[in-house]
Amino acid sequence: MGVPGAFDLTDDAAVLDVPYDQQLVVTTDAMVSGVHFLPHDNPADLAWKLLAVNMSDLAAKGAEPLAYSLVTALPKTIGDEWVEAFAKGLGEAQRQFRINLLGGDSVSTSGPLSLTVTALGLVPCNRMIRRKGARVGDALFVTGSIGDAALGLRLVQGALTQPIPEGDRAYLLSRLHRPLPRLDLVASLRVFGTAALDISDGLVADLRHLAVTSKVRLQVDTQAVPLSGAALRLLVGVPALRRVVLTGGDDYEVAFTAPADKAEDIAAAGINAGIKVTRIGKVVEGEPGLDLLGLEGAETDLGVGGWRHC
Ligand SMILES: Nc1ncnc2c1ncn2[C@@H]1O[C@H](COP(=O)(O)OP(=O)(O)OP(=O)(O)O)[C@@H](O)[C@H]1O
Ligand SMILES: Cc1ncc(C[n+]2csc(CCOP(=O)(O)O)c2C)c(N)n1
Ligand SMILES: [Mg+2]
Ligand SMILES: [Mg+2]
Ligand SMILES: [Mg+2]
Repeated sequence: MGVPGAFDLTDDAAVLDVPYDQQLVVTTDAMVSGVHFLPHDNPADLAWKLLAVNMSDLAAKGAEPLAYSLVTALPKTIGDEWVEAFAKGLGEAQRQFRINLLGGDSVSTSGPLSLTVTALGLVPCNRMIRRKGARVGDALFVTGSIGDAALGLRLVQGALTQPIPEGDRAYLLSRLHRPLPRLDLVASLRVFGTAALDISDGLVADLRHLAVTSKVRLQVDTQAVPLSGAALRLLVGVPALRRVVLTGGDDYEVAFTAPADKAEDIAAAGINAGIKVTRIGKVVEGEPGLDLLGLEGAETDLGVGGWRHC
């Protein structure tokens, strides 16, 4: 399960070789019971999501996964069965994302269960894609479909009362519990991307992060935002759920800018990687921020448009 320099997790620390022409990319994300997941969620799903959300940050930076460290803070009520299922899920996720464990720490806590991963990735020197770098004239793209996980969370919370086909339920729940980081697009992102980030806090909130960091204005056609069949079917019945889709978060898709004249190459790269890539806007002159086009009725007031950390 560990990388070679982790010495089967029997030493005080691990050592890592970094190829001379590459740089380490470092990212950390934590998940806390009651905040990022529900206490009775499946431990194998939690393990998957914990690694996936960190891989998503690496993917958005154009980095290939290298290794990760793990900190678990477990309440005393957690039994062996939970730990075994969690470890099994972690093994499955490691194989999927081709990443190995470097080490970490295990502590007990009198508070809620908390899981933290620090993931390391590699990029060729000076090629990490930043949130900064979008230029006027670039087009704005997003991978996959937006809003599925947020709808899945509403489903788990019992907030969706309309009848939903079983297949759509299963799909929305898998998007909530088993996000698929867009690692297969990293090579193309490094070629075409001028700025990028992954969408965790919500499309609107995260696009604003990119706009502000790049000091540009993003014109976003909200009607072009890609939706899954399951999301579309829900929105036909309850149009107000479009707000949830645009701001709910937990998407773990990548939003990126690239020169508009590369749109065809980007579409081809998406097809090659088996990842849908949709153009949803462009970078325009103006104050740093967003122009959200195509909002309907009450949606014109989306507030901060996403998840607040504290
Ligand atoms: N407690 C902290 N100490 C140091 N740096 C932090 C801390 N919290 C966040 N950061 C830094 O702030 C930046 C943004 O972090 P943030 O967690 O918002 O990004 P993210 O991982 O893309 O989003 P999300 O947490 O929603 O997945 C990163 O550079 C991160 O390292
Ligand atoms: C039980 C439960 N409640 C709410 C959510 C939604 N949620 C939690 S954190 C987050 C953004 C990223 O977090 P952070 O920025 O803290 O890393 C989102 C969208 C969930 N998944 N489970
Ligand atoms: Mg984070
Ligand atoms: Mg993150
Ligand atoms: Mg991120």
